[in-house]
Amino acid sequence: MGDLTMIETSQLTKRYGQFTAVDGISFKVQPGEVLGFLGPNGAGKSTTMKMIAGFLAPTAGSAKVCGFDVESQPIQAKRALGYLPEGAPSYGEMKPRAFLEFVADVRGMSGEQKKKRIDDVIGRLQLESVLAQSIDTLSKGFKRRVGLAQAILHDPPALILDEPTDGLDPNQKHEVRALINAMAHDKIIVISTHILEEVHAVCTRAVVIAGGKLLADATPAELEARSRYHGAVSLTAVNTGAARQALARVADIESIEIDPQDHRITAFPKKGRAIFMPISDVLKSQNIEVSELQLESGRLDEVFRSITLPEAKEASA
Ligand SMILES: Nc1ncnc2c1ncn2[C@@H]1O[C@H](COP(=O)(O)OP(=O)(O)OP(=O)(O)O)[C@@H](O)[C@H]1O
Repeated sequence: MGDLTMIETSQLTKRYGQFTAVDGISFKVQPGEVLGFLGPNGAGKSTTMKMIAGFLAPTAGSAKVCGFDVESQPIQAKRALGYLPEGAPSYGEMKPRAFLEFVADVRGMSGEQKKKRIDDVIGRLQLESVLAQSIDTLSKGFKRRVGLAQAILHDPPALILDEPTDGLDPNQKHEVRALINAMAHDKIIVISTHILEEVHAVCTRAVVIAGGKLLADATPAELEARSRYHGAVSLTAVNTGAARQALARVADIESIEIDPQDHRITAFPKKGRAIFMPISDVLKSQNIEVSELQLESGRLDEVFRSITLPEAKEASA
């Protein structure tokens, strides 16, 4: 039967004719975890999410939500799950409250409980100001919020959110991320995103997929540690030439790069060496004035590229 508290996929596969959109993906997500689904356009993120949500039948493999197989126990699996599909909610001619009432009816809610839940999600997603408008006429951000409201309406233990912050402005992105973080402690959450900063902001773990295959499953910190920038030191000096000369005294520096645009210097350590303190000491002793000095944890965008573009692989090796 599987674990009652997890989302679990096992060799989940979707083929369209000869084309394999999702190729044997297996992972587990537990309560308290926010799993970020990362991948370039067409990687198979939405297809995987639709299969977990029971909207698309797998060609092979299986998915379970809280112990319920999405194909053989679809009603129980759907009850345990909230799903935010890509794009805008259907039923665009409805106003938000009527839409949420409809979703509540489908979910089998009634009476006081139904009213309470609808009022709760309207408050949480701050939909009060748009209740008089039909969904079609709402801004992209408000459409997304209506979609999120329907996903969390029945307070499910598991949530699948397909690009939850897509189309939102920076303030709305911040609000939705705060909402996800607030729900994260007792729910199982899977989100897909192209936005790497989102991984930092909300995800405890990230799965990278490309070409339908799972290429990495790690914490954001573990992914960053794969970056060639992990442990590098970046600085901006008033006199770049003088700083460069001073850095030549640090034996554990392997190489130095200077950004042609902003003259920011990045020093890379020899394998296994720590260079922040030696650099800081030498800058001080040589009286080099710096406006910024930073130990790099690693750059997710570079790791993402090296994982998803085969020709960039050597950069992460
Ligand atoms: N019904 C279909 N028939 C044929 N191919 C499909 C079908 N649906 C999706 N695909 C293909 O499957 C692949 C995976 O699509 P999917 O939408 O899952 O990617 P994604 O990672 O969500 O991309 P995006 O970030 O652009 O949303 C794409 O190449 C897509 O064109």
